[in-house]
Amino acid sequence: MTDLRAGALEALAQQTIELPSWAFGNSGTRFKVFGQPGVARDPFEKLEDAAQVHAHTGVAPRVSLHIPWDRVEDYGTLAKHAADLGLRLGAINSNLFQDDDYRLGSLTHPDAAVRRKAIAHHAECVDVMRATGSTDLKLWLPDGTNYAGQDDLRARQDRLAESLQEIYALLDPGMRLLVEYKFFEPYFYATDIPDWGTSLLHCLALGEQAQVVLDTGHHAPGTNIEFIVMQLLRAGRLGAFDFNSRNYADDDLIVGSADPFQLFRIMNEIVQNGALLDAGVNFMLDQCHNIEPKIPGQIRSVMNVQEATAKALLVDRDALREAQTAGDVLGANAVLMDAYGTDVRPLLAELREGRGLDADPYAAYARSGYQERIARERVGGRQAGWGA
Ligand SMILES: O=C[C@H](O)[C@H](O)[C@H](O)[C@H](O)CO
Ligand SMILES: [Zn+2]
Ligand SMILES: [Zn+2]
Repeated sequence: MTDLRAGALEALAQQTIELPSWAFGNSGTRFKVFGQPGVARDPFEKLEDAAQVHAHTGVAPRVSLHIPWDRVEDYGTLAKHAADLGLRLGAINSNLFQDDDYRLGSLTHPDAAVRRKAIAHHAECVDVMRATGSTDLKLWLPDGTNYAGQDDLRARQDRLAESLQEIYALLDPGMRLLVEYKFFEPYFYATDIPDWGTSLLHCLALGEQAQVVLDTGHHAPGTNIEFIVMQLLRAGRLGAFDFNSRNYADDDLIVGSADPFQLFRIMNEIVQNGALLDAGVNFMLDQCHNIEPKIPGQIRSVMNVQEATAKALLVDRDALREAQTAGDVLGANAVLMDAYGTDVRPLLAELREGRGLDADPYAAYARSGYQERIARERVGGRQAGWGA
């Protein structure tokens, strides 16, 4: 156990989790987007809030941007602001889901002019990457249909493949195109990239710089997500996670809140396959804090990923392999459940104190007075949120 513990501390000290800029803006559902006091009003304030998460957890040094939600005059200035805050700008997310022209599709649209517009949006995103030093272009394709027969499913795939080729050609060496799948929403009959297989097929057709994004909220109920993690790692095409949790659909709740055991099983496959560090997997959050305060919500999320990772790192893999080889069904399961049942909070407290941080980032942030300060100071202007 001592070796596992030491090894876990070492790995946890190198783990990084990327925060989504949009988690610091207002969000909600089609029924209501709630405002909250002190919410960031622009990308600069979103970065200041993200810096609080990194200051208290020590493992969240990157922030993903979403274009146009985070569109600014000068991305160099924004990148400098991030650096001054001890952060780096991470993946650049395109947005194909808020434009009337994309009603019947964007990269799959029957009209070539509409496809060209959607491709041009990615050229803008690549320019942003050049200005921010980002290397990941993240594409979630919202395209789909609502009624059987509405469009030719195969023709849409062929148009998609062509459009993706044009976007792929925009990348500089060292850049990646991360292709995110989702089994439904905003369309409710067929989605053009509904599952990992479709995303993988397109990535394999594109080339080495194309990788799959696995959003933990994008699967049909009952899907064994850790199996998909293993298979994408086996194919060398797991580029990133969008971590969140859900009870029903794409709820974008705090990762690990709805199903902490699932998050553990996912991180167990990551550790088992040697993909936690330096394996090209970008561990990102993709969440919306509709009713809870945003910064504490992000801190709690980062802590949940750390806890699942710590438990996965404490799995006695020699004992596991031995039991698996011996066909000892319950013995093998028990090895995993022992790790899952381990209280890793003391280990994480040791990690944080060893880095000069408070043992409990959540409590430390609450004591910091930052939440009260931004509620007091950020008056006037328009709070950031979906669409701005
Ligand atoms: O469901 C949408 C996807 O998860 C995307 O990653 C999206 O860009 C993100 O959720 C922001 O809304
Ligand atoms: Zn996502
Ligand atoms: Zn989603």
